[in-house]
Order: sequence, then structure tokens, then C-alpha cells
Amino acid sequence: MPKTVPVLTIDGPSGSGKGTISRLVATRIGWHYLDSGALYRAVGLAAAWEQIDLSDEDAVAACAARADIRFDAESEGGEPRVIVNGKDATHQLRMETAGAAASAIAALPAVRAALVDLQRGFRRPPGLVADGRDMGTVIFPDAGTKVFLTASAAERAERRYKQLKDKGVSVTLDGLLGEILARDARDANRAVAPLRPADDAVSIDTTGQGIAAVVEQVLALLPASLRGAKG
Ligand SMILES: Nc1ncnc2c1ncn2[C@@H]1O[C@H](COP(=O)(O)OP(=O)(O)O)[C@@H](O)[C@H]1O
Ligand SMILES: Nc1ccn([C@H]2C[C@H](O)[C@@H](COP(=O)(O)OP(=O)(O)O)O2)c(=O)n1
Repeated sequence: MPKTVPVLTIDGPSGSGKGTISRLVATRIGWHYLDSGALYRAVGLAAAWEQIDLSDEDAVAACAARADIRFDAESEGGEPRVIVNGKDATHQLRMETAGAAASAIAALPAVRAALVDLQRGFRRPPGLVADGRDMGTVIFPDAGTKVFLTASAAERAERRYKQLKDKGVSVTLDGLLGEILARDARDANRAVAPLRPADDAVSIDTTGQGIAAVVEQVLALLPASLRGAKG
């Protein structure tokens, strides 16, 4: 796809609000949306289904290369359904176990390499909002607007707690906080494409902020000519 298709990247740690904000911004301006974390989660799940050892880099990369991952427009609670190798994995993918598996396989360079073209293929007119860990640093380094969302770990754990409780999942706040901190550390300390803000990213600390306020801050970073698409 031509590099002239505009991209807005939104990176950040778990629970910082990337998915929520990205989806709302994409809807407001009529752009496509890439949930890159869902791709890593889907590969982790597909590998588990095939009983592949998640530390076997070549086997997981081969699984990533042949995985059929589709985002279905029909949504569950505002999030698109994700179909992995023909099975609806929407619910399973949101579990923290899927997040942990995704974080583990995401540290393997061959797995990341296997997903590069797939992610760049989402760049289609009129534009793309891409959320993840390395959207602004590795996948779309030429993106015109880059955001790095953060929030305190305690608030991110509370957000995730509410989100999973609303979905009927039984979790504890302490357990989630521990899992989030472990995932932050693994994502930020890995050798390849670690979680970090791009040098030209604008950081937004969303601690104590409502969703609508963050959406407006992100929209304000876009050039007026792009922002106006849907008012
Ligand atoms: N200011 C905020 N920005 C984004 N999400 C928020 C905010 N406040 C609360 N939330 C809630 O936090 C939860 C986690 O958001 P999510 O978009 O899944 O984060 P991420 O994709 O970064 O893991 C959602 O249930 C969302 O509604
Ligand atoms: N661009 C990306 C997206 C996700 N990952 C990895 C690291 C993350 O811990 C997992 C899950 O990502 P996801 O964005 O779905 O997780 P959260 O919604 O932030 O909890 O995948 C990545 O390495 N690179």
C-alpha cells in the first residue's frame, strides 16, 4: 500500500486504554483499525491449540505464518469478533492467560517477523489507527501521528478488573495487578521491538481521565484536514 495513506499509532502498556481509544477515534474519523495485540493473542492461542511449545521459536513462527486470523464486523460488546483458524475466539482472547501467552511468543523475533506484512496490510485508504506496543517504533515508523498512552499500574489493573467482571470472568484485583506488572516487565525488557514510546510520540497519562477526554486529546493531535472526516 502507498505510504501516503495516513496512520495514527497508539502504543502503550496493558490497560492504558489503547483499544478503547483507538476504536472510538477510528470510528470518529472513518479510518480502519488494527488491533495488533489481537494478532499476537491469536497466534498464542493457535499454538496452544496445536500443542506447540510456546518457547519453540520456529514452530510458533510457522504457526503464525499459516494462521488464518479474521476480524468480523459483527461485534461483541463493541469489540469485533476474532475468528482464528475458523473458530470464534473472541471471548478466549480477552482472558489474561491469552495475554500472557501473547506476551511470551511476542518476545520471539521470528514470530514478530512473521506478522509484519500482515500488520502493514491493514494500511488502506482513507487511513489507519493501529494499536499495540511497536506500532510507532517498528511497524509504521513513518506514521504522521504517534501516541503513547499510559496510566498508573493500579488504575490499569482496576480497569481490567471491571472489564473482565462485566464479561462475567472471575478474577481478583491483586492477581490482575501482578499479571499486568509481569507483562509490562516482559514487554519492555525484551530484545526485539520492546515497549517504548517512539521518539516522536506524544505521551498521554490517562490516570484519572475519562474516555471522552482522552479521545478528544488524541483527535486534537491529528492535522485538521484528517480530523474532519466524520466531524
Ligand atoms: N481514560 C480511559 N481511557 C481508556 N480506557 C479507559 C479509560 N478509563 C477507563 N477505561 C477502561 O479501561 C479498560 C481497558 O481498556 P483497553 O482499551 O482494553 O486497554 P488496552 O487496549 O490498553 O489494554 C476498558 O474497559 C475501558 O473502558
Ligand atoms: N504490537 C504488539 C501488540 C502486542 N504485543 C504483545 C505484548 C502484549 O503483552 C500482548 C497482548 O497485547 P494486547 O495489546 O492485546 O494486550 P492489552 O490489551 O494491552 O492487555 O501481545 C506485542 O508484543 N506487540
